Amino acid sequence: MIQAQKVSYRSKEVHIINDIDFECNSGEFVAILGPNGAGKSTFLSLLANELHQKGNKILLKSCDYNQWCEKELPKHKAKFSQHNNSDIPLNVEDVVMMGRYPYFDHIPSEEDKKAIQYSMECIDICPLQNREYNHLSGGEKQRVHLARVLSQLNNNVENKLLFLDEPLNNLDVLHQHKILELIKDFTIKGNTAIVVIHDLNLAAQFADKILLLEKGKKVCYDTPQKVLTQDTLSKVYNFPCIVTTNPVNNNPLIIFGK
Ligand SMILES: Nc1ncnc2c1ncn2[C@@H]1O[C@H](COP(=O)(O)OP(=O)(O)OP(=O)(O)O)[C@@H](O)[C@H]1O
Repeated sequence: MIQAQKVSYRSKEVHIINDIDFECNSGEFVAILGPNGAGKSTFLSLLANELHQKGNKILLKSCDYNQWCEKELPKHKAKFSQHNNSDIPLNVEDVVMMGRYPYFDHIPSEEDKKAIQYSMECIDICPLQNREYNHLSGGEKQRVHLARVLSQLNNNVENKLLFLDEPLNNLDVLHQHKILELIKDFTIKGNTAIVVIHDLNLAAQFADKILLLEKGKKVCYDTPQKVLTQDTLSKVYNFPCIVTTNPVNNNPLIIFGK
């Protein structure tokens, strides 16, 4: 699905990402973890082709990004960013409709209208659809943008790729789980999701694989059971923890504290 070799990123002589090899397959839910400043968002933006550095080799579905047709690419991959513009003088449904821009020139079709309706139902924002976006709470705005990226990928293309940078910010527990279940469902259908997340226990519960970064370098990339160990986590996060087994789902359960 995506293959990246020796990906690096430097800004004004500061090495932010150093020689990271990465690949993932269709149907996988990959979580990117690491402390603040580890390079998670930068690496995700590089993978999603939003940031570029000469020499990086990143293939999406075996093709270099510059081999992709510009109009076709947004139907195969979408990205949710943590820094969305919070001042958009539009109604909620108009913001969600932005996800359909790759599909129409002037007037949305019935299919576009159905696609946004379906995304708004999935994300639980139908009651907000005629509200002014600027008047929403932080968590509500976040969910509007999630509905927007979901509507972008509502098509018949197989093996789609969704990049999400901290999609759970500002969300309550119910919506955190709903969003993660939606993403899981998306991957079970053969698509791929690469998600930057801070909650290690949610990553343990939902991710198939975890990429752990520290200071712009890959620490490990493997299953949650192999990555989320007491030794690795207390070193990388520089804070003591214990890792036990979650009695509900048998996933690793991480408890930080002295
Ligand atoms: N354009 C830039 N110029 C200079 N430094 C940058 C630039 N972009 C990012 N950085 C630095 O690179 C490092 C990695 O940033 P990045 O946002 O990728 O980290 P992160 O792991 O996503 O962090 P967080 O968990 O805090 O969101 C940080 O120290 C950041 O200050």
